[in-house]
Amino acid sequence: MSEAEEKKGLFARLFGRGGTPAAEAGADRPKKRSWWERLTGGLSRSSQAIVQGISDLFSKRKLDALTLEELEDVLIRADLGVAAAQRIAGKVGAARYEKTIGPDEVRAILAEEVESVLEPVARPFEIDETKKPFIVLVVGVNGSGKTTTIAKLAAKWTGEGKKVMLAAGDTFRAAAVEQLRIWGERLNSPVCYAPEGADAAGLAFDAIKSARERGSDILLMDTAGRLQNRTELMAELAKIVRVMKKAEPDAPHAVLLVLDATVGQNAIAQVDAFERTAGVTGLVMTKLDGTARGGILVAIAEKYGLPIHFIGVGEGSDDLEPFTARDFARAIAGLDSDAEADEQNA
Ligand SMILES: Nc1nc2c(ncn2[C@@H]2O[C@H](COP(=O)(O)OP(=O)(O)OP(=O)(O)O)[C@@H](O)[C@H]2O)c(=O)[nH]1
Repeated sequence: MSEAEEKKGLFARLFGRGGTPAAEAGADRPKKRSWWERLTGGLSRSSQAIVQGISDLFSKRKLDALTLEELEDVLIRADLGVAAAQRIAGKVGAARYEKTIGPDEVRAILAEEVESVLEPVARPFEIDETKKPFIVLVVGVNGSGKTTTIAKLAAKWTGEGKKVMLAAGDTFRAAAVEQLRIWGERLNSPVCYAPEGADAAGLAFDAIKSARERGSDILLMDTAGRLQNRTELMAELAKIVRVMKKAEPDAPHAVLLVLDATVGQNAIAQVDAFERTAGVTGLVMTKLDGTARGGILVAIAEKYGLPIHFIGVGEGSDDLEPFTARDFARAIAGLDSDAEADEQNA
């Protein structure tokens, strides 16, 4: 596939057939699914693994130590982390030891516990309007979904009437710069870029100046993907942050770490390294639709307490949504949404 075709495909996935948010809203498109439908659809691989595991364990047997151990295994396999898995199994045990307990009751306990871990970290992304431009640095390993997330956020914020500027800080990859330039064109947002191989820190400095001169509300800065164990690349990221501060002392105002949910426990090492180097202020978890290990969000929330702002459950422009603990907890436990549950109880 040529690069042009590849790009066309990416736009079609992100913005619908016509390649723009407006085209996506066109009359010939099928009816849009609600966020709950997209969330449960996206999380279906994770929830099916958990729901099936729980159904297999709790259909007939009396609750004993072995069943609880097996429950822990199901939850650990879904990447919830050992601590959360043990606590949830403990709660199930406390509720019904040596009695029978149905899968629905176990799933309700699971949802409650997951919600209580996620609630403190599910925080909306706040743009401080006194900072103009509000500078957002986007970091992460290769292919985690940084550029796609930037495009989705830029589409969302320009749609809200904000003036967004993009900075193509992935100066290693000409295709990444091109990708962002095209998105800028489609969204009518200026894009700051430099020739391939240029110093990314220098570009960051220029982008801040330029965004200020243009009166942009938000500057969204892409960076090259870097593996967290590549010391020289992490040093380059630290330099980008240092140089940004020369242009604007309290920049970056937000540092979003984009994590690919499909990597499971490796995401923990990524949070560690990027936190140390760039002072991550919040997380975006992408590709929850491509994994049965969506529980990793729980493990990360428990270990770091960092805000989770958005989750991605698909490649479409509206497949990135603010993160809400209750919806996520109910979806991953295979329960109905609150609205559906209310309807059934009415
Ligand atoms: N299924 C799915 N795919 C996603 C999601 N977010 C991003 N992707 C896909 O992941 C791939 C990589 O995304 P990019 O945005 O190019 O990733 P990147 O982090 O900018 O990559 P580098 O510049 O190489 O570091 C693309 O094919 C995206 O369409 C998501 O939430 N779900």
